[in-house]
Amino acid sequence: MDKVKNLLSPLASGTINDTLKLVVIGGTMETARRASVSAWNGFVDSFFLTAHFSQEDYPVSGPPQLIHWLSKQPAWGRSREFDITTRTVGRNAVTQSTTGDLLVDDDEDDTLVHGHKKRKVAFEPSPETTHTIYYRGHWLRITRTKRNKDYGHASELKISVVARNNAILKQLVLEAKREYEKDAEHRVHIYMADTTWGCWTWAGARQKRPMSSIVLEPGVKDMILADCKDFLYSEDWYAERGIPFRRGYLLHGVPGSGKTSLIHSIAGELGLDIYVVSLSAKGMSDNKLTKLMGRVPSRCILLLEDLDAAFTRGVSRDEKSTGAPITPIGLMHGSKKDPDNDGESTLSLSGLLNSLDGVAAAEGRLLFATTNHIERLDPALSRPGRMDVWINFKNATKWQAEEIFKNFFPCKALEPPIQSTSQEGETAEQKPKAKRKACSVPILEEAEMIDLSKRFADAIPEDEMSVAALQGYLLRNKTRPKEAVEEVAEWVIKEREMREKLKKEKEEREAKERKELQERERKEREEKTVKEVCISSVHPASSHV
Ligand SMILES: Nc1ncnc2c1ncn2[C@@H]1O[C@H](COP(=O)(O)OP(=O)(O)OP(=O)(O)O)[C@@H](O)[C@H]1O
Repeated sequence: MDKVKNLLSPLASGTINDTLKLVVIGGTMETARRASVSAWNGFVDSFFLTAHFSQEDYPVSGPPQLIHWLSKQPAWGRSREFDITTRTVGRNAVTQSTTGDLLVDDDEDDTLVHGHKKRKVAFEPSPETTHTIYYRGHWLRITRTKRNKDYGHASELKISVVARNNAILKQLVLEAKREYEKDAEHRVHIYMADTTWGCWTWAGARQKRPMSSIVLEPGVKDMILADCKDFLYSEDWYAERGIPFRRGYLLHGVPGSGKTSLIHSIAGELGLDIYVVSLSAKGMSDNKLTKLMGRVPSRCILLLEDLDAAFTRGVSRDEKSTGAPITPIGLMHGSKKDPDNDGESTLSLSGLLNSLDGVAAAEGRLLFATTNHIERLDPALSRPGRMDVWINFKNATKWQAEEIFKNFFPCKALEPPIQSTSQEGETAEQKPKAKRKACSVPILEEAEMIDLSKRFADAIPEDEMSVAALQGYLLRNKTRPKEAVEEVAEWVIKEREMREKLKKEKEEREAKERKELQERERKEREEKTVKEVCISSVHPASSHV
């Protein structure tokens, strides 16, 4: 009994009583505080209008437009929590001066620092934090959430405002869209298919490439550009005739002949964004592709790159398909699996065709598909209605070689091709001059240019070198136009030797692979025969059944 008393005695003492009281009072106060805070938040929230922008809306009014807009707001620069990125979100990114102040950097500085061109530093809203900025007489509360696969949603931007109606939010979205489009006057925005989410991810914006820098046989560029423009203006015409408002272009031919470059130029010329899909990407499936196609905005370029690679590597062809793609040796051995992606692309040809022109497919888009091997394509894929215009890209002609040379070196009289990209307020001469200064390229006289470009073209064999190869040679000689002409014949010989060597190596490799395959098949046949012999000797009657 004494022992129990001894145990309970400290509880009865005044110190413990006081401590307990303090704990109870403290706990009650904290609970009351939390309850009041949450009640206050609930009360305040009831006055807020809130708009949610999910990643799924990227192409239309989603975060890139808003983040681009936010990054330009002076109030945003004063925000106390932000992510810093060197990915340019717009031409006028918000940047930090040497004194630490945030400022808008409009400067296209070409100076190199440690071999790198100076990069703009952009300030973006930190995720999972609420930021407050003042906009047209209203306080906006802005929160960006991160992607969360577990909860099945991608990144999201939430904007709340105290207002009687949603006019202010509408105004903000329109302003952000306008600013973004203004930025797009100088750049082409690229979106990549995200096969994890089945949505489009903004992959950055590229400086527009002038059409004049693409050297194709006369008339080709004008034809394709006119066709694209005509299509974009013909919505009513298509609707009146009940024809799906879509147009497909198949650019096929040798590698490095300008297919991708032409598409980027057309996008710049027509002010369209590019949506790129790699059909053989890991995780690609019929459903994902259909979902992606349904989320393509109406006016854009949809680019399916290396269409043939999808057939031979990623796309599993269903029984109904009619084409006969060439299967690479390594994949012929009874397996449909792609060694590069563990066979995780489960896209079928019928899935691809349905997503291109099924009910969910977007109208008004220009579909561009590129391939180096047109003979591998399924006829169903390249038929008119899916691919309406076919353009064959060949190795460089002499005429192309001459034009590439002229485009490459500055000339006093000839107009420099980069002029058409000149930005606002920039005189026609400024930009080329800056570039000449940066790499000290001699300026050729007109007569000299004509003579050199002709001699250069004479040394280039017709339809043998790709334009990319010529560009590579000229790049190595970008400050030595005369030497480039004098040494070109020698380069052609070396290129031929190199190609001959690569071809021989490839043939040897293929012959070895073929031999290995034949050997494997012979062994399998032998094993099969042995097994059959064994079975028939164990169960002699089974062979007569
Ligand atoms: N016709 C051309 N006019 C101007 N530049 C060209 C042309 N063809 C190729 N080039 C240059 O060569 C490089 C590769 O071109 P591009 O990627 O457009 O070729 P491609 O045909 O799409 O090649 P691939 O089939 O291998 O994807 C680019 O840097 C581009 O500037």
